Amino acid sequence: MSDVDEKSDGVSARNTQVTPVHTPERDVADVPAFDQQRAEAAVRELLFAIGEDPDREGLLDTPARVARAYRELTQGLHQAPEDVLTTTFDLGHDEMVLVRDIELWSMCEHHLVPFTGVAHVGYIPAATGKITGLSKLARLVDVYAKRPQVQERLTTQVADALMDILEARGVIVVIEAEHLCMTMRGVRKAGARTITSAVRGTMRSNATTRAEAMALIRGGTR
Ligand SMILES: Nc1nc2c(ncn2[C@@H]2O[C@H](COP(=O)(O)OP(=O)(O)OP(=O)(O)O)[C@@H](O)[C@H]2O)c(=O)[nH]1
Ligand SMILES: [Zn+2]
Repeated sequence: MSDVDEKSDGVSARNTQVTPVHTPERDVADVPAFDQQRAEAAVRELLFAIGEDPDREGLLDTPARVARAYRELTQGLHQAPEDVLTTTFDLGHDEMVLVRDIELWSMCEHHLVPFTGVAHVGYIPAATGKITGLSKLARLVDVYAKRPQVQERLTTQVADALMDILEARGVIVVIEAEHLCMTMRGVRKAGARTITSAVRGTMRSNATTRAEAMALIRGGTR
């Protein structure tokens, strides 16, 4: 498993095009504000394109509704990890902290349909014992999930943010998700789950620590 994140360092979206997993993050300040009017116009246009009549009664409010929904589903574009990893404590606790089964809803950037599953996020705090609130780990997942994404990038972004901001000694992030673009269309394979992992620092270099984390993720304590 130690090389899983290495293997996933490039995603081929088209034969001729490689989308790097580590797409440079834009500074939140450089991301344009959500344009409700533009989004509504685009949804109205899409309705025309599929042969619908956006002026029929049932669809009158749909462009505005869909635009609002997309605003919510992409709000992570306007958040930086520093915005959520705000509360840190120096508890002197320098052993592993792991939150398992964090519910995850994201949106595949290829088809703009959801992928959903769970994220398991663990870290070994800095020697100083700098830790964050448990809910902040779930919030961090959302920052990166609520935007057009691929699962591999989501996984590495969460891991890298924890390493950088908490100065963690080690991090493990495992995401298990079902992609609706594989379920409701295309290849139509319901139930196929994609598992990605990113391991950093001592979690990568120390096989025993990594094995302990994996046992906890698999539910070894229950
Ligand atoms: N690696 C990776 N691939 C993804 C993710 N989400 C969706 N995909 C894949 O992205 C690929 C896009 O392939 P294309 O051939 O360009 O698109 P398509 O014709 O709609 O492909 P099909 O889904 O096979 O019908 C598909 O194979 C999807 O399964 C993701 O998070 N990670
Ligand atoms: Zn997709």
